[in-house]
Amino acid sequence: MVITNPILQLKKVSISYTPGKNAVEEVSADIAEKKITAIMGPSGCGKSTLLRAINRMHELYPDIKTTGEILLNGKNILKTNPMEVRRMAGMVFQRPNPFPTMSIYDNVIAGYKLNGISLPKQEKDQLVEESLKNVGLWDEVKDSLFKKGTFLSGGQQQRLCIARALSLKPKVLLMDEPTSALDPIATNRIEELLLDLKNEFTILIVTHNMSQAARISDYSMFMYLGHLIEYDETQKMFTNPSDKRTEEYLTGQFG
Ligand SMILES: Nc1ncnc2c1ncn2[C@@H]1O[C@H](COP(=O)(O)OP(=O)(O)OP(=O)(O)O)[C@@H](O)[C@H]1O
Repeated sequence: MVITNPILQLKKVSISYTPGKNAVEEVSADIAEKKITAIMGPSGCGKSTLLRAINRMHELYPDIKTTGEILLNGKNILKTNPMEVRRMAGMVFQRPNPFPTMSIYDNVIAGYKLNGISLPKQEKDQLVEESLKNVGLWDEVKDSLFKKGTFLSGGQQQRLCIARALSLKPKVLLMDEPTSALDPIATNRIEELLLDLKNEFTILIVTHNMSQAARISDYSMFMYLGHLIEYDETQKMFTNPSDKRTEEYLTGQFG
């Protein structure tokens, strides 16, 4: 499969937590712009490890080694200022994690504060409104912007966290099982939101939920024991996988 004009390129990316033992082994893949790409695979196969490398979260731990190249818009992010990388590659985690001491308003623009960027009030107001509208939360919270983010429901909190990532206008949105802590209704809303967001953003999502990957992703990766076993259009992978291990995983024979 050839991805034309990829926004993100992984080139022989290996990541180790302990010397001599790679949790991710020479993964190469081109990621399509303004599409949803799902990363699947059994527990411990390296999905989260790979995702975290893309916004240089491993940097925070000196023992973790990343080799190879990760190009975002052609620029190697492993050689770019980590703060800049984190602006370009926003991250959303499994459990909604709004900053507990901050209001909804401050949560949305928290990335600017953390990056030491101060904005005029009017610009902040606009950004908060636009980001909350982007995630379909504006009407629900516009009268309680100065209440704590943690007062919202789980699904609303997760949409707030997505708004926080989007406010920095990232090139890529990295999502690590963003619906696994949510009920089916909240999950459904997030899935609809992601389909909407891909008009503007590129989304890379780790999911354990195969039917979710089938429902929302354009492309899918299957990882096993740190290796990228198969990467293809989602429809092709789900109907006619090339590798026996992918087929066994998709048919519930392991994982
Ligand atoms: N902080 C860490 N220190 C040492 N080893 C780690 C650390 N985090 C993950 N690993 C190891 O790296 C490998 C890949 O783990 P990773 O969490 O990336 O897998 P995963 O596919 O995302 O799993 P899951 O689906 O369970 O979240 C595993 O063998 C795991 O034990």
